Amino acid sequence: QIKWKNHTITYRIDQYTPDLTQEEVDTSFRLALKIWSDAAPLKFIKVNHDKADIILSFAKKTHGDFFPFDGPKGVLAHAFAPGEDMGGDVHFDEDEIWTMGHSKLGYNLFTVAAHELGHSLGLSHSKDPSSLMYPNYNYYNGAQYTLPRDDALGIQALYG
Ligand SMILES: CC(C)C[C@H](C(=O)NO)C(=O)N[C@@H](CC(=O)O)C(=O)NCc1ccccc1
Ligand SMILES: [Ca+2]
Ligand SMILES: [Zn+2]
Ligand SMILES: [Zn+2]
Repeated sequence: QIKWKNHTITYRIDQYTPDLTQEEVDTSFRLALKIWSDAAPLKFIKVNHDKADIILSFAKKTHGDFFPFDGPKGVLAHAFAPGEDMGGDVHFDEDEIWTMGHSKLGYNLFTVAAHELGHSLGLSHSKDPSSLMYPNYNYYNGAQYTLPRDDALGIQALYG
């Protein structure tokens, strides 16, 4: 399917990263989800053990799907389009350094999660260099971030 039929979407965090506290990871993901639910009629519910639409986890190299990670740099994360089973799931490359703020050294977890969740909701990459769904990483400060126009139009086309 190209989008979630139900606008109330559940998510579960299966594996955390040692780079950040659980609280920091939960906050990064909550902020990243809020970016999207502020732009379209979507509701995200965190579940701990039950079945969830979107499962978020950190993994290294070969990790149970046909898209093994590549060590530090390069691919940072990937997400599956809406659907059953792995549909909507997001995997973050544990070989990256995941950060909360803006550090030259690592990658900001909020920023990457916001991009990946765009894929989990059904968006593909955008050609607009100012968009969140542009293929290349740019740091965005989660506390002051508003979704660029191109992405807002994209999510509204699917769920508006
Ligand atoms: C072909 C896919 C699997 C590449 C992968 C991606 O786009 N995942 O959604 C990825 O990790 N892309 C890198 C590209 C790069 O290293 O520049 C990236 O930074 N993705 C995360 C991202 C992209 C745009 C904005 C924020 C975060
Ligand atoms: Ca990598
Ligand atoms: Zn994967
Ligand atoms: Zn992407």
